[in-house]
Amino acid sequence: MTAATDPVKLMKQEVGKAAAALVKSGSIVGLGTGSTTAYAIQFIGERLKSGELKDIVGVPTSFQAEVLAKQYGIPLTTLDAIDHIDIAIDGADEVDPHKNLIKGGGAAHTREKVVDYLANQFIVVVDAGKLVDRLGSVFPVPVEVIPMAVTPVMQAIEKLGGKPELRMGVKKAGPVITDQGNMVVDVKFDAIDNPENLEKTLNNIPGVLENGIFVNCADVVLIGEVKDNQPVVRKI
Ligand SMILES: O=C(CO)[C@H](O)[C@H](O)COP(=O)(O)O
Repeated sequence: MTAATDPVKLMKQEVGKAAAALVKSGSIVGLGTGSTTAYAIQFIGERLKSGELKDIVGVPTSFQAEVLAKQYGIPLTTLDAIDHIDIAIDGADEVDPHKNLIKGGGAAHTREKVVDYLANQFIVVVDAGKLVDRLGSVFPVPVEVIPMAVTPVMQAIEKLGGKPELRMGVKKAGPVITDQGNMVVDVKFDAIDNPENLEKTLNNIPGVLENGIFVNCADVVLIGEVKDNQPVVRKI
């Protein structure tokens, strides 16, 4: 990856670097998905290459994370071969003041949820544009659905008051297919008053594999901001 010049990319780069600096030698590291985490993976790789960091293994949350980890020389493992994850670094599409999240903009939220919840420390990396007062204000809730159940799941979601939309591919005809071979329904709700309840309610619909609401999971949120034309990182 080349050095970023536009402000949002600069914020993502800075926050990715700050997260990568938290990884200690000997750690098992959950590697998230998305453009912000991509910078963290790059900087972890650079720290490994320089010898500053030693003996780490990564657990990728997606095909994208796996490819990037290989590109930057990070050895990989699977959940079958380990009994814990020390630290996970992952992005988010929305972050509320309680550090609850909406994830799944990259259709990877199912694997991300497995890895991020398993981690002893889960670090979220976002630019300031991801902060909201209430989840669902801007971003719809991504719901991964097995293909044969898409229609009944969308009908059930409408009964809950949500507006479901099947996510379509870009530069690919037809729907987005997840790394697990499923589809994603993006659901806009007028207001999400109780994210914990909505997370459970959505997952209770037969045919739903997982949704992108993450409650009580994030330990630290690193926020990239621009102050006096300089990218800075704030922590909550
Ligand atoms: O949840 C995700 C992928 O499923 C991403 O972490 C989320 O969409 C944020 O991505 P980006 O850092 O590119 O804004």
